[in-house]
Amino acid sequence: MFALSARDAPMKGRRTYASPPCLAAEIDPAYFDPLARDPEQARDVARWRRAERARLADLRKALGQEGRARASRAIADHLEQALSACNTGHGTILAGYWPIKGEPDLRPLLEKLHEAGVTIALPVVETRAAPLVFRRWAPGTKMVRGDWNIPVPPHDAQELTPDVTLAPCLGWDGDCYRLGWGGGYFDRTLAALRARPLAIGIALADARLKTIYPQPHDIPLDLIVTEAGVLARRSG
Ligand SMILES: Nc1nc2c(c(=O)[nH]1)N(C=O)[C@@H](CNc1ccc(C(=O)N[C@@H](CCC(=O)O)C(=O)O)cc1)CN2
Ligand SMILES: Nc1ncnc2c1ncn2[C@@H]1O[C@H](COP(=O)(O)OP(=O)(O)OP(=O)(O)O)[C@@H](O)[C@H]1O
Repeated sequence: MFALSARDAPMKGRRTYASPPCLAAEIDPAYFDPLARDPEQARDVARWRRAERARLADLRKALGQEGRARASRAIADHLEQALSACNTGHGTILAGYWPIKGEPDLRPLLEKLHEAGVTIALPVVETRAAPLVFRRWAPGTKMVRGDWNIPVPPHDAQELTPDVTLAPCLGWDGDCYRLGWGGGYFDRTLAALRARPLAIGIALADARLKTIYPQPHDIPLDLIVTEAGVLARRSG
């Protein structure tokens, strides 16, 4: 007997199958479409994600400024090592992010990487519900207010295609799936880029979930970096 926790909520009351119900098409050919989503389950997952986002945002707030600063420094150290193991250096285009709502602040590392010759970009929501645009940033760039009041480089800053992109996570799971703020922007962006960048999630270790209940649009990241270390996605 399993106790259903809040984290299991989307699957509550649903029957699961030991194997896919693949004979359904033989009963009614119109019935089985492997690309179709179960709208009821998608709604349940969306509701669960909203609740988890609120819980995880509170968890981050509860850390306090000093706790978050300590975590940010540890994340920056692990990230720096991971980047150097991936041969990221002079000439690489790396998309960071401008921290909002208690996200780990990696701006000191972005400055250091810039000094080392890495080209830094930041994400910009230029069109709602569309892929992100990345624009060049350097220390001293005069920022403007973008969508959701997120500071972004000005409109005339050079548009870049990143080799590496950092993605701040509210939550994450052991398969390197990310839970963000709910706009779907990173998934859309990774889906749209012809050459996929190395995608690195930035998260607190405590924000790990058993699963984010990945949906067809969710794209797993390559690495997750937390204050406790680095998780690489198993390939295959
Ligand atoms: N610092 C930082 N910059 C970032 C991101 C991020 O996660 N962190 N993004 C990472 O993607 C992009 C912005 N992401 C956004 C995500 C959601 C909404 C938004 O309007 N959210 C709605 C709910 C949307 C919904 O539920 O459908 C809201 O909260 O009202 C806006 C921007 C680009 N820049
Ligand atoms: N490739 C895509 N094409 C169309 N819609 C998408 C795509 N990816 C995500 N979406 C839409 O975005 C919605 C929110 O996605 P999700 O819950 O994964 O957000 P998130 O990854 O937490 O947000 P964000 O990346 O902005 O922080 C989904 O319900 C889906 O409708």
